[in-house]
Amino acid sequence: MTNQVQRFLSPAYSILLGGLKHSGKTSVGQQLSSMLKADWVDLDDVITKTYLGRTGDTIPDGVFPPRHMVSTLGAEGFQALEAEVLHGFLAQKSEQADDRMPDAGLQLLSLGGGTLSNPRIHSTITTYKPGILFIDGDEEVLYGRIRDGGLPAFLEGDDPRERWSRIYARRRRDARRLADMIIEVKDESIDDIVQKCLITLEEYIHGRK
Ligand SMILES: Nc1ncnc2c1ncn2[C@@H]1O[C@H](COP(=O)(O)OP(=O)(O)OP(=O)(O)O)[C@@H](O)[C@H]1O
Ligand SMILES: O=C(O)C1=C[C@@H](O)[C@@H](O)[C@H](O)C1
Ligand SMILES: [Mg+2]
Repeated sequence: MTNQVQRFLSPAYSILLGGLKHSGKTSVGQQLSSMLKADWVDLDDVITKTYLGRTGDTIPDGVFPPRHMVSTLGAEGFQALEAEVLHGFLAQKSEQADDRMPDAGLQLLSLGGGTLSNPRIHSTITTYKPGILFIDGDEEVLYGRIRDGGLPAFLEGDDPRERWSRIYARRRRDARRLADMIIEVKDESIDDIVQKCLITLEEYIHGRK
């Protein structure tokens, strides 16, 4: 734990909020940041801005921007852009950071559903050592939300439920390996998850586990 706290207090001082698709990374991050008075951004939004600025493309009405980018760039192209944007973001935060106090300048970044399984982010994590909090959602609950919201490209085809089962197991394993903090969630509300995050972060910062 001491090592983790030291890492947490390094100048970059960023917390990455990970989780599988529809685990609540965006909703939780937004709420958590206002309670912590922390800066907050959503990685999917930063990727979208970068993509639009570079390509001059537009996102069709009603389409989730990452879904559009995966369709134009391909899954590999999206992952490359995701890793590049995450690296640029943490590099910039690291440059901006001087000797911050532990309770000042906290930066919260909600990741995409596939970010922690993107192998291209590994060197960035090793370089900037952000704290990684993983919202470990339930397979069935997440699938229900994803199905109701419209299946993403990676679940299209025969037997999406079975595909999800395999992707869920792989992504969950990858994320748990990288995570410094893990919050296990079944069907709790966003408010309840935010409360769990607050307690876990506090323990992490103060090394009180
Ligand atoms: N704990 C929850 N209880 C009920 N609904 C939830 C919960 N968490 C997320 N949702 C719903 O799931 C959908 C996705 O939420 P959100 O965008 O916060 O998740 P995400 O993890 O950022 O998703 P993505 O991986 O697509 O970026 C929204 O419709 C949201 O209301
Ligand atoms: O689960 C996923 O693979 C993804 C989730 C979104 O947040 C986006 O980052 C993108 O659509 C990939
Ligand atoms: Mg999101």
